[in-house]
Amino acid sequence: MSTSSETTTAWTGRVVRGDRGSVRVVDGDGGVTTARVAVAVSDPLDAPCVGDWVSVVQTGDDVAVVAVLPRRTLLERAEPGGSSRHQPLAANVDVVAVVVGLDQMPSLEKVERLLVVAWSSGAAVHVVLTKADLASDAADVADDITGQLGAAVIVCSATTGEGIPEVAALAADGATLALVGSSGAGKSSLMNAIVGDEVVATSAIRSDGRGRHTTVRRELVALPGGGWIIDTPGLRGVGVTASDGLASAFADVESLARSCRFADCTHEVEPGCAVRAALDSGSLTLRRYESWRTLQREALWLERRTDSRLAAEQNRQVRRTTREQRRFRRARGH
Ligand SMILES: Nc1nc2c(ncn2[C@@H]2O[C@H](COP(=O)(O)OP(=O)(O)OP(=O)(O)O)[C@@H](O)[C@H]2O)c(=O)[nH]1
Ligand SMILES: [Zn+2]
Repeated sequence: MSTSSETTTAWTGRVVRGDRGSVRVVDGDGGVTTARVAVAVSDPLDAPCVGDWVSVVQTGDDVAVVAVLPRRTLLERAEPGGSSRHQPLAANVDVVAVVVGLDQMPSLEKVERLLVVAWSSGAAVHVVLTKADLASDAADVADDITGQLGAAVIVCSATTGEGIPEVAALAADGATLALVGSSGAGKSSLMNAIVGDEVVATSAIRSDGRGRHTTVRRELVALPGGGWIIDTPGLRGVGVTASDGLASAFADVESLARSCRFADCTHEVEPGCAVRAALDSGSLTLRRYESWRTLQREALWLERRTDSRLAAEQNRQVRRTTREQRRFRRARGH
């Protein structure tokens, strides 16, 4: 409790770590403080998350986040396990690096899926092919990704340092760079190589080649040059959350779909279907077409689940109100 002799100060800071009920906030001088969250949130997406700029009010020992400033971008994912809820991963990200390890042959479908998540955030997107020291065909894989998925690619290795300055440059001029990718892709190693310090623990690869799930806390790190970098948790089963990300990740197919003769073309049997025509001519690969359909179905399914969750919540609200109204009427003798 504050006493009248304590002064109250208000300042703006950035969340560098989020925990349940409290956050760590860095101020303009680089000092980091733990603050309790005093913002009423009805949607988990509105709770302060890593990368958020927040208003902090400090009275004596009590430090509280009282407001989350409007977000420019938000990197989010559908909660694992097929729920329709979305989880915020990082806010105000300028560039998302989709990190893919070259220790295994990358699956274009998995990269595509991560690209949709990345593009949905509203940030710029790059694919970063890391562990180049373990692959002899890095340039071919890079060409494939640029050619087939239309994404900008940087090839690098945390071990040899190749390409690290190019990745670090994504966080130049005060920009915030977020690393996303599956577990074991090499995100933490990349982050350590950029920061030049062991800031995050890396996970050893299991003998079956799959990443082990590490539980290190993910923090936003301020770089000496003014930029910021954050390593997000390894995304295992990433759900596709928004159709606008899909539109960016598949801009080529979506633009074809817009020139189909019928506006509601299902791209299956209709005459004048520009998508099928591109498939027939070979300018669109069957692999990319099928990947687009799969992710589209998934986004649609998640949207419907979200809608039914909202409908259920509204029903509960209505039931609660009628119950209260009945009680009110009873009390008044009606
Ligand atoms: N040879 C080589 N190995 C690397 C490189 N980068 C990472 N590794 C190894 O790959 C494994 C996984 O790397 P991490 O950096 O922990 O991967 P991560 O993406 O952070 O994984 P999660 O924390 O599970 O999300 C570790 O054994 C690293 O030593 C690289 O550039 N070259
Ligand atoms: Zn069509």
